[in-house]
Amino acid sequence: KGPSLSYGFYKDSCPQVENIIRAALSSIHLMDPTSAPSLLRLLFHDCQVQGCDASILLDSTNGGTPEIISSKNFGVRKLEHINYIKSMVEAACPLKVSCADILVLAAREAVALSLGPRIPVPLGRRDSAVAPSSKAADTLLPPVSINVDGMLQLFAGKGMTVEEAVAIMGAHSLGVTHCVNILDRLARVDKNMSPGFEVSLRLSCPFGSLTPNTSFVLNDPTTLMFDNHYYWSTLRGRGVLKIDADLATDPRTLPFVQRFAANEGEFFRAFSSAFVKLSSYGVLTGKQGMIRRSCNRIR
Ligand code: HEM
Ligand SMILES: [Ca+2]
Repeated sequence: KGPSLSYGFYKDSCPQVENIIRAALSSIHLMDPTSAPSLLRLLFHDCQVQGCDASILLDSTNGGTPEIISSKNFGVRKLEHINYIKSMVEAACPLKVSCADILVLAAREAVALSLGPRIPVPLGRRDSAVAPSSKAADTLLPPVSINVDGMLQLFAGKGMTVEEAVAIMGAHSLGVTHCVNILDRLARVDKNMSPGFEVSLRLSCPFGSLTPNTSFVLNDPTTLMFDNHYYWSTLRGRGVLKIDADLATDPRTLPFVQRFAANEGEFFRAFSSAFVKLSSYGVLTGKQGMIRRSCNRIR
């Protein structure tokens, strides 16, 4: 096992790295605010497979079927932003900063630019020198049908408390869900779903729709702002995914949903510590792995 992550890891080797990434992300965010949700989801999906090692960025030039091809990665976008930021970082500090750290810093800026908390994150991750297969992603990424038990287990495996698990799901305060991921829910009657919300979901995602992969619904009413609306929505029977809705019916998670809905500061605090745990999961450090020159290639 390598050394642990540290704050100020690039203090000597690339002191300007956080500023470079912040500046790059602010201009990307101005042109395309939907890049924020996608970068946050990209980080989660990277960390879920082989740890936070930028494995998700590896493309087909590395042989085999790349992780990103997995159907569980449906909707994951904006990988090109990481390659672009990497090229700026390489120009300033060649071969010093890992793609895995860039991914974490980009997700952190994405949350901050969406008016969420700006989370200090420990650095020093290394990039994987092996490409996982899309099969690994198929098994390791959570299914849309996951229940509260499964969700709590998943995040307990990363050292999170129940409070932190409920807080990290608040990432669904940002972004969209494509109809393909909720057609199953609409096929049954859910007595906990608000009738008005059900009507709006059915209008956006009609049964027998020919475009379930391109039509989508907003994850919460303020989809470009990182805020506690997600928890209000969930409490009012307006959770989009089954897991979002279930947080308000399970007695273990409901108290935290109520607390975060009532107090955004509490949500931001718990989300910040959960984010550090999420992004420190299964990392390579020290002499493990490598620093990739291009994020999409091992060589
Ligand atoms: C049990 C855990 C989770 C499940 C089952 C889940 C599932 C999903 C699904 C199905 C979508 C919609 C994708 C689409 O249709 O395009 C989605 C979107 C999203 N997820 Fe999750 N998710 C989980 C946890 C997380 C976590 C921990 C994060 C980040 C920390 C996250 C961040 C996001 C974001 C930001 C979006 C919006 C993406 C966009 O607009 O491009 N999710 N999630
Ligand atoms: Ca990974």
